[in-house]
Amino acid sequence: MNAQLQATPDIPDVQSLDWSRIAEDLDARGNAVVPALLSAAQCDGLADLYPRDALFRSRVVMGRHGFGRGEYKYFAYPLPDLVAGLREAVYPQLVPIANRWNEAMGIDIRYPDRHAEFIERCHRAGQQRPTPLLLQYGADDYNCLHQDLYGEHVFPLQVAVLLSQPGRDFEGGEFVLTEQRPRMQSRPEVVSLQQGDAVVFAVHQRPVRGTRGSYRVNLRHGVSRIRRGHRHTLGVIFHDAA
Ligand SMILES: O=C(O)CCC(=O)C(=O)O
Ligand SMILES: [Fe+2]
Repeated sequence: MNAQLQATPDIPDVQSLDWSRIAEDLDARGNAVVPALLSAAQCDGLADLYPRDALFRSRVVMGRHGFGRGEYKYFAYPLPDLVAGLREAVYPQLVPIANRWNEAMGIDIRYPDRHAEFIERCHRAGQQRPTPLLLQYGADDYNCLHQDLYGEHVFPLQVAVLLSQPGRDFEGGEFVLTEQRPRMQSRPEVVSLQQGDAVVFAVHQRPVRGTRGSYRVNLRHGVSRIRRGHRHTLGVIFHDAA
């Protein structure tokens, strides 16, 4: 069987998720958990793709770049069906939130309804390399706080799916977000995930309503040290890379 088939390509019923609750959580905290977006079989199928180099355009060893410890690989086009399907199905649900956030932040960029149209915009600007990725961590690995910005065009929300089961496959390795508020200390948040859960979060900035209109907070995400075992993640970023 080829690798794509093994990744159980049935796309989850993304439209029937509770998008108003997700939007509320994103507005309140800059992140929202989507429980059980993928099945255990889908998670295992995706994690099993990691050694198949033909599916990827590049491999990054985080320690070589000061990004942390562990490694990740960016998928090549064409993406595996499940990854492509998730990217296309989730994007239109996030567009109204992204457009509303930009309006609140005084940014005049608006996003088209279909992901293919946004990708054309990226590609015309020279951002042509796919950004969905698989990450792989072992004991003592971690991912430094960062922002996945790859050029001028940025879709302001992204998704990560935990492919491993905490407690069974690994310990530690928590998904961490920080929010840097203007002239204030940063606010940390640990997002608790089970295998198959997704977290939707702000790539770079989000609006927070204050007494005199909205202000911008700057977000970063990362992963705390894996204490034991192995942890895999699927990252879905909606803009392509230069
Ligand atoms: O492994 C993780 O949970 C973090 C993944 C990540 O940095 C990303 O998807 O952009
Ligand atoms: Fe990231």
